[in-house]
Amino acid sequence: MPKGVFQVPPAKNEPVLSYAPGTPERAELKKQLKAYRSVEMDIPMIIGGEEIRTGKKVSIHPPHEIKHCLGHYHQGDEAHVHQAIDAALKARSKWAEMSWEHRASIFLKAADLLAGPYRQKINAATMLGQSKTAFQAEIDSACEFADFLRFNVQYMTQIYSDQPTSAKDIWNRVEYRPLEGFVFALTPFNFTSIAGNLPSAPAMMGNTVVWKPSKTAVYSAHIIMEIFREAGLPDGVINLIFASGPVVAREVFDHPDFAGFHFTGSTEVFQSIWKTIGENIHRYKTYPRIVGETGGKDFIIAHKSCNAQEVATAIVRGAFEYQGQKCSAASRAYMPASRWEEINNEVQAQLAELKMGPPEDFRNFMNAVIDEPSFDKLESVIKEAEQHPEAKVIAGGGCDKSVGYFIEPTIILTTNPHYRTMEEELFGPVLTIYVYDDLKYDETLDVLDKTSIYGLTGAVFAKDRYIIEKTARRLVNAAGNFYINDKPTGAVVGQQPFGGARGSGTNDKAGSLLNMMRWVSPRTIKENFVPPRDFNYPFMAEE
Ligand SMILES: NC(=O)c1ccc[n+]([C@@H]2O[C@H](COP(=O)([O-])OP(=O)(O)OC[C@H]3O[C@@H](n4cnc5c(N)ncnc54)[C@H](O)[C@@H]3O)[C@@H](O)[C@H]2O)c1
Ligand SMILES: N[C@@H](CCC=O)C(=O)O
Repeated sequence: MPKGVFQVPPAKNEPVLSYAPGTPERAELKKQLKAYRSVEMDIPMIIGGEEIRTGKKVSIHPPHEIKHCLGHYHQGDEAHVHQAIDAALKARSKWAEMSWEHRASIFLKAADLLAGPYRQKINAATMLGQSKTAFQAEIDSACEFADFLRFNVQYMTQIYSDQPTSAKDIWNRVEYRPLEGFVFALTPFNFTSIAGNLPSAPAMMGNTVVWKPSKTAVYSAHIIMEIFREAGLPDGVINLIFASGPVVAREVFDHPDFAGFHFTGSTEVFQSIWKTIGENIHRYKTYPRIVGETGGKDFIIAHKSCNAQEVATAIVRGAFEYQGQKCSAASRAYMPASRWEEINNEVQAQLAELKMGPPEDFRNFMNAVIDEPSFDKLESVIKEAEQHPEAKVIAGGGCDKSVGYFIEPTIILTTNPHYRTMEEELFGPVLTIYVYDDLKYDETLDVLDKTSIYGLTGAVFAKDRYIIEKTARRLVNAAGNFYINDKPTGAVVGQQPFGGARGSGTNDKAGSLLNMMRWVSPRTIKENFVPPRDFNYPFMAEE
């Protein structure tokens, strides 16, 4: 077979399209939204390349228009989980032996399909199924997903190129083998790019995967799988199943060939799964890799030297874009007393202009939250704050689920920096603000650092460079992604590798070389060109 030391095309970030009135992308997206609304999609599981229809149909509704039906998916059970594990194990050796450049080609092609002919399909599916605006869908499902695929190919080649040195007469080599078994990818509802990245990153490194998406993101998961298949991904490499989380978990974590877990979702689910894996550790043939990016209680702290308008804009975008359902969303903020009135006036002015409604109306900045349990939880937290002596709702507070799960962008002002909503992740458009005495900046940093179990994202707004330096140093473990004079959301693959520590996860940084390293098990090979033929060493010789 002809060989070469191939170089992959250098990865570049996919340009974000504007969708401004009159642009071709806007017209194309509107057409696709109409097309998806006019049919009911029938969505099968994909196991070993086969479409599996169980007849147990679960209907899919846009969170912003619950009466409309987008289609249904076929629910599986334990038997389908086994079938998916078997299919992954069957496909494993052929896929692991395929030359890396062919694996790379498949995923580079998937990125080009995504950025080209599938762009408006994946965006429209994300807008309708997960209630995202056109812009939020574009930066996630089209651009970030294509970036994950292209940059990961580059990281794969960097990993393979990392080779040891060799002494005289010796050649040392390291092979980066896929894990010995199958990988399980369990993905969240909120980012289509994450749903696509979690199964594809281990697959790119030669692993085969069982993938269970969130039940509230099946509509876009189906398109992701269509793209992988269109790109030429062989049968059985990624197996898409729809069954309840606990059912899938029971079967997967009991299996002796379970070799890796790629998770993004809540801290609670991750911690319970980690325990299960620990309890079952004696069952596995190899120590499983566990990678999990989880919750956050992300902060903005403004210093008295800040620019009020910049802080206000970061608050509105950072807390309320995608209804606050980003793990990175600003959900607690610390404002200096001397600047609070000015910042608050600017926030209120921006909120007065902000529109909420269905994503098909492009004037809307916000859409609906994902489902009824999320809506009910957020509503009860807001109601509690309205009654609580330490809290005051100073913006929004309205909740209405008659048409869709709409929650107004809500701000709670608290006198207690440890008030419930300063500590708990709510995952919705609710921001809590604590106003501190300007003279107590240092104490406020301490409180901020010790308030929540998380360590995902955070931002400081200040002009004073001594303050910026001190804040970055004092909050060194409070965030895995730290922003200076910018909102704490919107990390870009290849530019701001993303992930947090403490309760926020294993911090393996999605879309980075660190993450890709977790999906290989290196084998070191030493070859001796001149092997010794005598057991004696020179020091043993007679003087
Ligand atoms: N740190 C990050 O990079 C990052 C990114 C996106 C989302 N998140 C976090 O994800 C959460 C929101 O997403 P979500 O609501 O989809 O999370 P989730 O934890 O409810 O669900 C994640 C996945 O786990 C499955 N699941 C739920 N309960 C399970 C159980 N008991 N056993 C097995 N599987 C189970 C779900 O079906 C879904 O596929 C937030 O906490 C957010 O902060 C983190
Ligand atoms: N990477 C995204 C958040 C992903 C979590 O939901 C951001 O930086 O905003």
